[in-house]
Amino acid sequence: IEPVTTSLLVVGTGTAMLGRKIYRYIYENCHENWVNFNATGLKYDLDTKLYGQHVAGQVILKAVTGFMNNKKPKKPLVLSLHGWTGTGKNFVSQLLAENIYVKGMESSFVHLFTATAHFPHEIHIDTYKTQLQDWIRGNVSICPRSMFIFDEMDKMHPGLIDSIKPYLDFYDNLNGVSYREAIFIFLSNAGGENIVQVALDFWKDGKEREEIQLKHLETALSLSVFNNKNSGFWHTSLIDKNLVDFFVPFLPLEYKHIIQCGLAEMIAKGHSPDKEVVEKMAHDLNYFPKEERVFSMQGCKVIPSRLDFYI
Ligand SMILES: Nc1ncnc2c1ncn2[C@@H]1O[C@H](COP(=O)(O)OP(=O)(O)OP(=O)(O)O)[C@@H](O)[C@H]1O
Repeated sequence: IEPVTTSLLVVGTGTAMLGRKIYRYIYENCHENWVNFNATGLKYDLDTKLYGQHVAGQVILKAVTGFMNNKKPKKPLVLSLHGWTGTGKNFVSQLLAENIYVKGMESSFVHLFTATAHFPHEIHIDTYKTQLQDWIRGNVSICPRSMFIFDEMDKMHPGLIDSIKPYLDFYDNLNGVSYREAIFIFLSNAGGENIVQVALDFWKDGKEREEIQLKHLETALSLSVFNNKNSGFWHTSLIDKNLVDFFVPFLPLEYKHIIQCGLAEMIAKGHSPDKEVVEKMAHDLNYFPKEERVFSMQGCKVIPSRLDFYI
């Protein structure tokens, strides 16, 4: 080849490479510019933004950091988050997404399914199964580090849970696709009442909430999740086959956590935090048990809408 042709070739290749670099920079893809685990960021977020969930925070940080640092995981990470409504299960999933994907929940590698919204009709179960399997397979082929969040897992048809089982297992690959880098998160209220009972017993005994450890909640969780015929899990072999790596309990939130959520929400809405306003709002919320008024009925869930009436 003539020297001129060679240099044209070099320039051409260089331009193509630069073009690809710019493209990768602008458009989300599975490269580390866009998909990169930030362990320090996750720890910081769990420590400062998640209130009243010391057990869940610790379990999640350990589980996720261990998994992400493992170059050769043997199976995908499967977390099952349990607890009363509005206690931070969706919120934690969001924090996780934000510390793995630059675009957080907006990332095209994060997939959120809600049982009642995405799979509402039992008669279509076979169609849902095929669609869900195709979706998981297709997306993990595009990006092995994909995240799938299943909300309202306790309302999901057992057959549908069964259909995702192969993807959670220890297979090297299924039809040429490896699922070992993927993350599956199941959210449910199953076990919530038993977790509340443990927290209430601690409170009644005058013990600090922070003394509650995972071991205190494990029995509560296993009794309700494993033995409850309606909890979805019961019907499947997810548990028998040890496909869930961590069961994560979320404690019911107390008045002081509602205050923390309220102050954070005021800042998020662009106001300067005003304790008096937040206390007024927190006071008007419902708490249970009726007499003792220890735990917030709706957790922190209604705060964004309620706060508007008090500002
Ligand atoms: N422990 C918490 N710490 C900080 N903020 C919280 C916490 N729990 C809830 N929140 C706030 O309340 C909102 C609603 O909570 P979230 O959706 O995470 O509840 P959930 O446990 O998933 O409830 P559900 O079981 O009803 O789906 C969150 O977006 C977050 O702003």
